[in-house]
Amino acid sequence: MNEIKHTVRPEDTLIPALGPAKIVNPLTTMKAPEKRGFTFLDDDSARVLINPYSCEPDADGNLPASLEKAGPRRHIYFDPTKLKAAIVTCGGMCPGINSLVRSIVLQLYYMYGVRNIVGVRYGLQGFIPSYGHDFIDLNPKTVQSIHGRGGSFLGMSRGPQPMDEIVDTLERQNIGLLFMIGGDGTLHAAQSIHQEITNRGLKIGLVAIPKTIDNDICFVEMTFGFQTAVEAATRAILGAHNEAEGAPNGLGLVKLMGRHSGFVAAHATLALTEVNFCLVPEVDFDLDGPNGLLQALNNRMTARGHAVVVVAEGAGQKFFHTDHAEKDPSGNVRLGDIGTYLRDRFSAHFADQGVELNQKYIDPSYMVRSVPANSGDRIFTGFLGHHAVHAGMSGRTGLLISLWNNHYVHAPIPLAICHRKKIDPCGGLWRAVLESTGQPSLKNEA
Ligand SMILES: Nc1ncnc2c1ncn2[C@@H]1O[C@H](COP(=O)(O)OP(=O)(O)O)[C@@H](O)[C@H]1O
Ligand SMILES: O=P(O)(O)OC[C@H]1O[C@](O)(COP(=O)(O)O)[C@@H](O)[C@@H]1O
Ligand SMILES: [Mg+2]
Repeated sequence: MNEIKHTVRPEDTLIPALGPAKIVNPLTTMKAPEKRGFTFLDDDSARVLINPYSCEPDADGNLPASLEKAGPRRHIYFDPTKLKAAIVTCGGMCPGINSLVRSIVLQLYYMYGVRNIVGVRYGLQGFIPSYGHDFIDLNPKTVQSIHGRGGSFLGMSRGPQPMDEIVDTLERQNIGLLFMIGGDGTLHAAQSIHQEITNRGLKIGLVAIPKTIDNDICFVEMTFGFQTAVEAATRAILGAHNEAEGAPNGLGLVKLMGRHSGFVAAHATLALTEVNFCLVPEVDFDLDGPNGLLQALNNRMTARGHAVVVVAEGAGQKFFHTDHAEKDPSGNVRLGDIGTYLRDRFSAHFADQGVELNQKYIDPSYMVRSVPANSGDRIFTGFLGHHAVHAGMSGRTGLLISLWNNHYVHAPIPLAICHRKKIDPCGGLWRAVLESTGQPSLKNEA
C-alpha cells in the first residue's frame, strides 16, 4: 500500500497540455483494432484514486484527489510525420534504462509512425554544444539489441547545465517532444526545463519516466529497475550469510545503495530472511550503550554464533561530521562511508573483548544497478515506454508516468518532487522487516 501522508488537492493533479488534440490517433485506424483489444481513454473519465480507501466526496461535495489514467487517446496533438522526438537519460544508472529507451523508440516508430527520433548523449551535457556530444539517430535498427544490456547506451551524467542553453538546443534542433529518464534530480531539472519552455511560449512536450534504484520518488509506487537491484543485493546477502554461517562468530556485513531511503535494503532483507539487523536512513540507531547495535550483536553471537547485518549507505550518518558536507556535481551530499565505519567498529569491539570475530564485509556497490534488467523489469519498462509515448503524442506535458495502485497514471512533475518517498518507520514495510530480522530497538533512550 502506498503511504501518503500529505494532502493532495484535485487541482494539484492536473496535467498541462500543449494545445487541443485534433489529429486522429493512427492507432485508431490500424487494421482491426478491436481485435487487438485497444482501449482508448476518454480524456477526463479514467482516473485512479490517490487513496483507494477514500472515495467519498468531502463535506463540500469535492471528489477526492485522483490521477489521470495513462493510455492512448483517440486524438493526438503532434503530427507524427513532422515530429522530432528526443530521449535523454540522466543521473545514476539503473537496470532497464536500455529496454525503456527501446520501448519508447519502437512505440514511436511502429505505432505512431514517428521517423525522426534522436538520443541525447551523457545526460544534460548532451544538450550543451560545448561538450561536443552529438545526438544519435534512434530507430528500430539502432536499438535492436540494447535491451539485454545493463547500463545506458546513451550515457548519463550528473551536474547542472544551464536551462536556457538546454531549451535553446531543443529549439535549434526542432525537437517537439522530449522524454527524460531520471530520478529526483532529473525531475527537478525537467520541471525547470518545462518552465523555461512555457515561459518562451514554445510547443515542446516533456514527459519524464522516473528512474532510480532508490525507489524514492513520491507518487510512484515502484520505479523500474528496483526489483532487479533488490535481486542483485540479495545475492550479496546470500554470500554474507554463507560466509557467516561457515565460521565461528561469523559476521557478514553488507552495504547497499540507498541515499535517503532504504527501500533496497529493506526489500532485500525481506527477500532473503537471513538478515539479523537491517539499518536504514529512516530509522535511527545507536552503536554503544545497553540497547546499541554492538551489544545486540554480542547477544546474537552468544545465542547463535553468526550474524548478518545489512546497512543502507544513508544510515547512521550521525556518526560523521557533516558540517561542511561535500556534494557531488548534482548537489547530492557525499555520505560518510557507514559500511567501512561499521566494519571497523565491529572488529574493534570484539577485539576489545578478546573475542574472535570472523567478519566478511561485502559492498556490491555499482553491481546492483549496472546489471541488465530482469524479465519483470523489462516488461515494466515496456509498459512505461508505451505510456510515455501515448502521453507525449497526445500533447500532455510536464508529467511523469507512474505506477499507482496498480495502474499506470499521469502525475504532474511538481507532485512527484514535493517530497521524497521514504520508508515509514510505523508502516507495514518496516514492521515486516522487524518481524523478519527479529531485531530489537537499537536506541538507548525510550
Ligand atoms: N534542483 C535541480 N534543478 C535543476 N537540475 C537539477 C536539480 N537537481 C539535479 N539536477 C540535474 O539533473 C541531473 C540528474 O540529477 P542527479 O541528482 O544526478 O540524478 P537523479 O536524476 O538520478 O536523481 C543532473 O544533471 C543534475 O545536475
Ligand atoms: O556514485 P554515484 O554515481 O554518484 O551514485 C551513487 C548513488 O546512486 C544511487 O544508486 C541512485 O541515485 P540516483 O537515483 O539519484 O541516480 C544512490 O543509491 C547512490 O547513492
Ligand atoms: Mg537522485
